[in-house]
Amino acid sequence: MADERLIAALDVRTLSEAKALVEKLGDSVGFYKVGMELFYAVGPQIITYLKEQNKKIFLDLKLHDIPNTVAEGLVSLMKLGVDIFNVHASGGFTMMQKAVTRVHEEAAKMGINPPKLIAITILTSTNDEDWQGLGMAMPIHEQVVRLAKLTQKAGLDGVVASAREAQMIREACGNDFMIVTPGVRPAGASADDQSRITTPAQALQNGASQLVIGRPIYAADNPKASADNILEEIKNIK
Ligand SMILES: O=C(O)c1cc(=O)[nH]c(=O)n1[C@@H]1O[C@H](COP(=O)(O)O)[C@@H](O)[C@H]1O
Repeated sequence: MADERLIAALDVRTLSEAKALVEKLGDSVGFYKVGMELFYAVGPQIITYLKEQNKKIFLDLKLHDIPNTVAEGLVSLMKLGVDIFNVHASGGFTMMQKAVTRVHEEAAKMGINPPKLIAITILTSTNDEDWQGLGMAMPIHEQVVRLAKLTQKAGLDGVVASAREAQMIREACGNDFMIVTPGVRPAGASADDQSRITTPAQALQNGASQLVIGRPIYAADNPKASADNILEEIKNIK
């Protein structure tokens, strides 16, 4: 079975490109992230396709709105049968609590296990300059830990954060909390627009539960070889 700690981002715009990538990656990747670029372009058919291929799915639409709109939006998405979906923690405690309550209520009605609901803390692309430009005085890592604690208090399953903050989140939120980390780059790979990056091995050693990796895999000359190298790097890390 594929190592489900690796979530490959399907950041392409057409169904045919997505299918070609999933075929190329074959048994190496069992968990995919579908984000705005692909879902806005092709809609639920990508979810149907991935389910037919027995792949797990993180639907990354980063909901951020008033509590009722987020909660009902998530309920609409539940019909797709994804494994993980997400909201922005900066939507606040009331929004997150309402979201998780509605998701659990609806799952009970549907007779299913609720999908994991996680919250974005501070985007991994945010650097100190962007952060200060928003008028934020506290260091990024302190705000990430604060949002992680708030997310846990609201009853969600975990957070999305940079692996640079994973150790502090683990200490604050314990072992039974998902820490999903994008902004992961194998040594020597281009950072692209990411700011707070680590290698795959460092991310897991810092306490990440799952790694989201896009361009280092899908933009590689040989995506499968790239995924296999990442899997080799992490295989002995518990
Ligand atoms: O929610 C996310 O998945 C996410 C949160 C975040 O803070 N940073 C971040 O990069 N992501 C997503 O993770 C993926 C990272 O892609 P690469 O930078 O190409 O590896 C993209 O699809 C982003 O939308």
